[in-house]
Parts: sequence; C-alpha cells; structure tokens
Amino acid sequence: MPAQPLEVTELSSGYGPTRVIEDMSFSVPAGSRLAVLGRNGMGKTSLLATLAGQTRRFGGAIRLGGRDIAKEPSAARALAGLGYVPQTRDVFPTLTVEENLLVGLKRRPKTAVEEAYAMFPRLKERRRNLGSQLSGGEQQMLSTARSILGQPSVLLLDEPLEGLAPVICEELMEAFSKLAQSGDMTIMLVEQRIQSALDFADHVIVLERGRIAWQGKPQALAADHAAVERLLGVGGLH
Ligand SMILES: Nc1ncnc2c1ncn2[C@@H]1O[C@H](COP(=O)(O)OP(=O)(O)OP(=O)(O)O)[C@@H](O)[C@H]1O
Repeated sequence: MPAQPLEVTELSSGYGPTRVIEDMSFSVPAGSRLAVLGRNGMGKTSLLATLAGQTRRFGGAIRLGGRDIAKEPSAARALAGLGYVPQTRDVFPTLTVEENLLVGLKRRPKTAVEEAYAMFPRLKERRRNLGSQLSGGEQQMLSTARSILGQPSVLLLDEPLEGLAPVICEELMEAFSKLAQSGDMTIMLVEQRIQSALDFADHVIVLERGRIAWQGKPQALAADHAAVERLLGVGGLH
C-alpha cells in the first residue's frame, strides 16, 4: 500500500467522561513526517491512541486516504492501513523474535520477514530469543518491525526513543528516515527528544492541554525561543 494522507478534523476524545483531546484539526500529507511534541500529560499519547481507536471519541473525523475511519474499531483501522507502535512496545514475551514478526505479516508470505531483518540486522541475530529476553532497544525494534511488516500506509510511533542509549536512538531514527524517504509511509512521531524529532520531521504540532498550541516547520519552532520555553519547558535548541 503506498503512503496515504491523514486528515483530522475537529477531533475530541478522552477516557470515560473526561475529555483529553479537544477540537483538534490538522493534516499530514501522504509521505510526510509529522512530529507531535508537548510536555508530559498534554495529550500526545492520547492523540495517537485516539487515531488508533483506543480511546473514547466524542466527535470529529479521521480521514485515512480520504475515508473517515473515526467510527471503525481498531482492527478495521489497521486493515485500512493504520500502523500503531504504542509506547508500551507490544512485544509478545513468550514468543520468539521470529514468531513475533510472523504475527505482523497478516497475509503476506513468511519470506517477507527478511525485510524486518534487513532493516534491523540485530533482530536477525536474536531471532530465536524470546521477546522477554530482549533489551529495551531490541524490543522497540521488534515492535516497530512487526508493525512495518503489515505495510501500513500511515505509521504512528509513540516515543520510540524512550529509555534507549544514544547509539540505538540514532539507529532507529535512521531506520525511520529511510522508511519515510521510501515514500511508502506517512509517519507521525511522538517524541520527548525534541532535537531528534525536529531533525526527522517536516512539520510539527505542539500540544498544550489537549489542543494544538503551535504548528509549523521544525526550523521555525527551533527559532521561536519563547514558544520552545513556554510549551516544551526547555531553554533552547541547537
Ligand atoms: N487511560 C487513561 N484514563 C484516564 N485518563 C488518562 C488515561 N491516559 C491518560 N490520561 C490523562 O490524559 C491526559 C493526557 O495524557 P497523555 O498520556 O495522552 O499525555 P502525553 O502528552 O502523552 O504525556 P507523556 O509525555 O507523559 O507520555 C493526562 O491528563 C492523563 O492523566
């Protein structure tokens, strides 16, 4: 499936009676890279979870390739081309690396697993290890690779760099950049490592209490010291 655009219109969602995402509208053109930034608790994870169909939606549309999937359950959204790699790294601990990858293949032939190994050679070395035996970085690679094997047209990545050593972060960001450059995927990245996210993205939204407080090009955000300090709580970016 080629990359598809994602268009979000007046989206509101939350948990039980509580609204967490408020009236959000933005669009991500096919093949582009959107970074979602914001301080802790501002709604970044909830936004991705809402797109994936895992929160309570109060209103609004989510168009994937022009089709509104907002009322569809998670599984139908995945079939429509939405890939979601949650912050929790949903690796099956009692399955081997290879078995975890096979789960992601959907109806593709088993040989497609090699694509995951080409992207993350470390997974090939560990292919007979159990999910529970992997390091944090390897689990992140596995979780990401499994999603990618399903050939999503839009990929949602929630804090993939969390807790990882700088060298692994670089490896992962390089893999994401390659995916984005292939033109096969539209990517939405939630990340606390602001500089990595800005280096990767071609557009940025910054959330504040469930709303979009700033949006624009990464270079413009880096130059807007007041916004960076107010919305991200850091003194400055290089
Ligand atoms: N399952 C849940 N049930 C109820 N409230 C929740 C749930 N998950 C998150 N929230 C609330 O929603 C708000 C947004 O949280 P969310 O995790 O989306 O923020 P975030 O920007 O991803 O934060 P972080 O950077 O800390 O991961 C917070 O007030 C949080 O307490």
